[in-house]
Amino acid sequence: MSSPALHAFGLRRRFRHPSGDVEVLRGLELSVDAGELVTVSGRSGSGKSALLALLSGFDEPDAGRVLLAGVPIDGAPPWHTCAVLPQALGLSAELTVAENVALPLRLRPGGEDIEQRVRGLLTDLGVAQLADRYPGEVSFGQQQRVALARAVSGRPKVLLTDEPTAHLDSGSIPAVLELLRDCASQGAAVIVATHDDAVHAIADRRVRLVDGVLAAA
Ligand SMILES: Nc1ncnc2c1ncn2[C@@H]1O[C@H](COP(=O)(O)OP(=O)(O)OP(=O)(O)O)[C@@H](O)[C@H]1O
Repeated sequence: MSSPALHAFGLRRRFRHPSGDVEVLRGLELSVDAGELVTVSGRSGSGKSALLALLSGFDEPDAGRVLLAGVPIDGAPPWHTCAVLPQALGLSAELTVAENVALPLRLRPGGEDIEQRVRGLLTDLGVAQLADRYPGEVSFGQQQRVALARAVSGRPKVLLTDEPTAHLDSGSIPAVLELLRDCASQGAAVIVATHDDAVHAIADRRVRLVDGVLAAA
């Protein structure tokens, strides 16, 4: 039997504060198969971003493990293995919009026409006219779509996105939903932390983060 694309178990994460420690994740378990789109809900401060930081290897758990295709992660994996759209976006200010989106493809060329892939993604997300601008020259909602295009450009096996529709007007949301679904259809395991019912509506499975563990939503 093949391993799930992502399997996390026993995840614990405690943050230290002068006013007292907060244990945000308390033995959390999550398995997501290739081709599956899972949404994670939970009230503000419940730990969704903290969870994605652990799954992406940007943060380390106090206990527990994260396996990608059965292999334990050791720090942040390469983008073609696991790509992240964090809430802070993390676009490179020195690169244009198009250069940002091309970055995962240039780091690991796969025989694909890079310009065509980048143009296609930016067009699908309605930001093709911004290709030659720098991130500081476009709105935050536009940056968010650029960061999503960058996360998916290298066709990662696991895609982690944090509130991908949070700064978008209703007209821009369908293209984002379609892109997330396309990624799953093409075989990625897609995990989306969101408060947006429109995103939950396209999920194969919905889970909710409550008291540091996941339950069916
Ligand atoms: N680096 C950190 N240091 C200390 N506390 C932290 C840190 N990161 C997160 N926390 C705390 O952990 C808890 C979970 O935060 P997190 O950002 O994961 O919540 P969230 O569910 O993503 O919230 P939202 O829906 O508002 O984005 C919060 O109480 C937060 O204050």
